[in-house]
Amino acid sequence: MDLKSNPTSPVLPENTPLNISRLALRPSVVPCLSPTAVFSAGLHLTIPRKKTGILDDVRSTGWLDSMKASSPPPKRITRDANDESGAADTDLAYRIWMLKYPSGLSSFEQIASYAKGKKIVLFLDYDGTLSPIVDNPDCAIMSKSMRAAVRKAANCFPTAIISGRSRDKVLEFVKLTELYYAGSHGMDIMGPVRKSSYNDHIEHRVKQRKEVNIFQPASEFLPMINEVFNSLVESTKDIAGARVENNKFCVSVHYRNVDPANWPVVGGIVQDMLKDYPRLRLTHGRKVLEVRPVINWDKGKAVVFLLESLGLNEREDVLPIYVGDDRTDEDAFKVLREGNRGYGILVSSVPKESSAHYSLRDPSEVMEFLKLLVRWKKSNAL
Ligand SMILES: O=P(O)(O)OC[C@H]1O[C@H](O[C@H]2O[C@H](CO)[C@@H](O)[C@H](O)[C@H]2O)[C@H](O)[C@@H](O)[C@@H]1O
Repeated sequence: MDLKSNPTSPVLPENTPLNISRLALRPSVVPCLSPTAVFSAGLHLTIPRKKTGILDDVRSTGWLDSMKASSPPPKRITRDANDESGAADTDLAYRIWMLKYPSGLSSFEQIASYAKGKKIVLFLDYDGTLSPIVDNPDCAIMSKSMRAAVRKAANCFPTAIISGRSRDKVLEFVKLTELYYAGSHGMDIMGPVRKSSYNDHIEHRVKQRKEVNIFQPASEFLPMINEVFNSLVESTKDIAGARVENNKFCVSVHYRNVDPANWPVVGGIVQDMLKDYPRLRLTHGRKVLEVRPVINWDKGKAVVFLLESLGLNEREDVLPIYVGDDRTDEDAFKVLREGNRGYGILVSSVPKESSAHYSLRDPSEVMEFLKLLVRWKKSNAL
C-alpha cells in the first residue's frame, strides 16, 4: 500500500506540523533573571527579553529555535561570583514557577486527600522521568532503587510506562513484567485483555505466559519508518555526534552531541526528508527530533486507551496520575486536565509552561513520590 498517498483512520487528513505556540515559554518563567527583573503585586516577574538564552521564547521562529530550546542547559560545576547571583535568580524563578506547579512531594497530603476512596492508575514516562537524561541514549539505565520503587508501586496500582522509545527497548531497560508498556509515543501498546472501542487495531497474543492485547494504530507505517530510518542514518553519517534511533513507529534524530554550529544541518536534513513524506511529521523532544506518522494518536490517547482497556475510563472513583518530563507528555497532561480526570506531574528542574498540575524536580524526586504513594496506600489498607 502506498502510504504516501493513502490515508486510513486514525490518520489525520494532512500533515500537521508541531504547534509550537502551544508549547511556548512565557517570558515570566524564563529562569535567567537579570538584576533588573521586577516584581509586581501579583508575584509576577517582568523580565527584560534577551535573545541569547537557551530558553528563549520558541514562538518567534521555527524549528531551529525549537531545537535550541528543547532541553535545559547542563548544570555548571564551577561558579564565579556572577554565577552565584545567576544561580540565585534561577532558584527564585523556579520557586515562583512552583506556585503554579507545586511540588508533588510537598503537596502530597493534598494529592492523597483527593485520592482517598479512589483507585489510582499510574502512568510513567521513561527518559528524564525514571532515568536521568544522559548523552548516550543506550546508557539511559534505570537504577536498581528506581526499579524497586516502580515494582512496589505496580504492586499497589495499575501502572503503565508510556515512552517515545520502542516498546522492546523500554522493556529491556525497565525489566518489570508486572507493568503495561506503550512504546513509540503510545503507538505500540501492550495492555490488558479487555474489550475496547479500538478493536480494529487490536491483536491478541500470549506473551510470557500472559494473555495480552497489542495495539498498533500505525502498523502500516512500519515499512515507511524503516525506509526513513535508513535514509536518515545515511544522510547524517558525516555529522559528528548525530545519532539516529529506530523506535519502531517513529525515528529519533539526536543532536545532543552535535556541535551547535551543525544543528541547522541536522534540522535541514530532517526537514528535507519530510518533504518526500507528507504523511510523516516532526515533533521535538529533549535535544531530539522525532519523525512520526501523521495519525491522530499520542500519549494522551494512549492514556485513555489504557484506562478503557482496564475498565477504568471516565470513572469518578479512579484517579489517573501521569508523570513525565517531555513535550510529548503534554498531550497526556492535557487529557487529564481537560477532562478533570486526574493529575499530571511535570518533571523539570527549570520553569516550563505545562498543562501539568504538579511538578517534581528530577527522577530522584519521582522515586520519592512513588515511595510516598506506596506508603500511603499501605497505611490506608490497614
Ligand atoms: O518518552 P520518553 O521515554 O521520555 O522518550 C523520549 C526520547 O527519550 C530518549 O532520548 C532522550 O533521552 C536520552 C537519554 O537520556 C538523551 O540522550 C536524549 O538527548 C533525549 O532526547 C530516547 O533516546 C528517544 O528515542 C526518545 O524518543
